[in-house]
Amino acid sequence: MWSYYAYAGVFLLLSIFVSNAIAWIKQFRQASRLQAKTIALSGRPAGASTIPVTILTGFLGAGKTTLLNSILSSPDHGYKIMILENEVGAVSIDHQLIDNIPRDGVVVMQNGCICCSASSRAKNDNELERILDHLLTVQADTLGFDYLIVETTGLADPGPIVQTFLELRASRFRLDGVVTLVDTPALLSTMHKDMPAEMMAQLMYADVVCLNKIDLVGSDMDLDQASAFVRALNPDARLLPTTKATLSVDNLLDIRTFDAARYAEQLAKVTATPGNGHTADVSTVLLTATTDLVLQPFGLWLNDVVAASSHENVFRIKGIVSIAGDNYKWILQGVLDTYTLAPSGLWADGEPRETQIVVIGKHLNRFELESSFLVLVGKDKSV
Ligand SMILES: Nc1nc2c(ncn2[C@@H]2O[C@H](COP(=O)(O)OP(=O)(O)OP(=O)(O)O)[C@@H](O)[C@H]2O)c(=O)[nH]1
Repeated sequence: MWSYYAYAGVFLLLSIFVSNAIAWIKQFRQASRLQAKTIALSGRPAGASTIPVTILTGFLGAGKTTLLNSILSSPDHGYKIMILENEVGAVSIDHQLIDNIPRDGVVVMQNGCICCSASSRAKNDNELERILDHLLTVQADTLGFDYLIVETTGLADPGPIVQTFLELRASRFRLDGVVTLVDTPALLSTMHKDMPAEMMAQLMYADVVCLNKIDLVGSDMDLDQASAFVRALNPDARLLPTTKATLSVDNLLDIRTFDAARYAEQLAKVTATPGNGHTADVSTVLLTATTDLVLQPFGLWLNDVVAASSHENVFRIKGIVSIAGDNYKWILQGVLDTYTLAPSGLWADGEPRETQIVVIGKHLNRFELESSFLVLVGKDKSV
């Protein structure tokens, strides 16, 4: 009898020991996993080596470059910012319009639309990913930048760009947020009809929507209508009304608003929105001249182009113009039927004085634009 109890006791002790041992092993494993995690995190502390990324988007002429200039001229933002620029068309004008930054702080992505490139992952042809790799391996160390702003074209769908950042493995980049610039008067005139699909996607993916050009908005009621429209598309975005994109950097950079789950929800909505994709029939005409232009006839030519734009649908004109007898570069900025031409910085010594004008629109009459420009610069052989 005694031996029966002894065996049962030993068995009980053994099973307590075994179950304790299993629990200890489990605890030990868990502890080492936790430790490994802690080591991995402390080996790469947030802030020191992760580079926050802001995607800056918005339709043609909404004010993206204006906002960039405002950020870069803000005295105490404290970041060394790298800018990745992408432009509609074969020529880059925007990077010449960005002030206050060393030239090697801007990378211009010219050979193709950033969002189309980013959506071509399956073809192993993601130009954006290649540039990001290059920035990290070559330029992060030599230039020491600690913030990246990706400025999309006005015709970009930001979705594939966001997706690229989400799918980067073991990257030092951290998507901070999507900031969308809005030309508020243009939004008011298109929101109930013909809103370009890209503008819609830019609003839907935004973490922050800057309702810009408030100086051109008629009344508070109009602003309320624009805000309500954006809210209906994107209830969680932060709305910031502004003029000339003069916003505090604290509202734009390192705001940690990007949320992958929310992005997935918005992606489903964008995909379900009819007409998703690039606005059809948008083209770009580049006009260049190496002879100086005479101010008055140039102004008359511009008036004609803008006057004809109602049926040709010119969205955007921008450029750098060399005016005869003047040492300043003249900057041409036109959005829909409003344009300005104003002197900016001086031409540098030895810099070729080349005029470059980009016209972006729907159903553009390329032949008429090019031939009237040739007449203006005195190159037309037929006159
Ligand atoms: N009246 C007014 N004009 C503005 C405002 N913000 C920007 N602009 C003007 O709008 C024009 C277009 O501004 P940009 O900053 O170049 O716009 P963008 O979004 O970079 O344009 P894209 O190069 O077409 O993508 C410029 O002439 C700006 O000076 C504003 O708040 N009010």
